[in-house]
Amino acid sequence: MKRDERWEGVYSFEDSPFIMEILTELRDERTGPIAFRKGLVKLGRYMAYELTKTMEVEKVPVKTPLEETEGVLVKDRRNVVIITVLRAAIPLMEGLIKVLDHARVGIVSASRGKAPKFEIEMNYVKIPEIKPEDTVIVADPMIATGSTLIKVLEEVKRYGRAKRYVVVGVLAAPEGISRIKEAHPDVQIFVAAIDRELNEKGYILPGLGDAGDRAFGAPVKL
Ligand SMILES: O=P(O)(O)OC[C@H]1O[C@H](OP(=O)(O)OP(=O)(O)O)[C@H](O)[C@@H]1O
Ligand SMILES: O=c1cc[nH]c(=O)[nH]1
Ligand SMILES: [Mg+2]
Repeated sequence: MKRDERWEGVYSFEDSPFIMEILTELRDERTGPIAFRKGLVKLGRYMAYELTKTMEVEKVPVKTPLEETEGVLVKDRRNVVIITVLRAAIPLMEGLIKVLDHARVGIVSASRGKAPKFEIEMNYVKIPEIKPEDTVIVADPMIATGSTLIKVLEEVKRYGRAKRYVVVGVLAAPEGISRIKEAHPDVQIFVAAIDRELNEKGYILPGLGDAGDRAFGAPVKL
């Protein structure tokens, strides 16, 4: 895990060869939907494991069949809310929840409109109560302009004040990170990698294309 010096509380996993290998497969245009979804599940699992290293732990007594000794309990793992941003975060959440298995889960639909406005349509919101001891993890693989996450975080904050807000994604553009940190300075961002820039259509370069379409197929507009 590597802190990015351009912002406060922004981390990438560019120093993790295994996470980079999974990301390389996701970027590859030849990777089909089965391997793409599996890759997102894997990233979710390993990124959640890395995230536990930043969580509060407690020393606990444990009795082995032979004697009593000291063990560890990751306290924060018991108080997690994962917000899944449809569509592309579904496989990422599946991986996250393998490690964060106590998590309560919120589902939010967010669809980004076309350039240059990138209006966000958010019409399905199911979020559990958020408590002061909670770590809220908003899962969305792609942080491009940041518009989706700014809106989702605004909505999430209406459901109660948490101990900590974290975004877990796969790729981010610097523009999107700056916009999110401006609107929500209290949010930490963890992504596999931070890419170069956005193109005129708002796609991350070099990126991996449209994460939702690659995982589930391009939707038909009737
Ligand atoms: O940072 P932004 O510029 O807001 O863009 C990022 C959003 O775009 C993608 O969703 P999309 O709207 O394509 O929906 P989908 O997951 O259903 O494909 C992605 O999963 C993010 O939610
Ligand atoms: O590059 C991008 C930008 C937004 N959404 C995606 O799925 N990919
Ligand atoms: Mg999409």
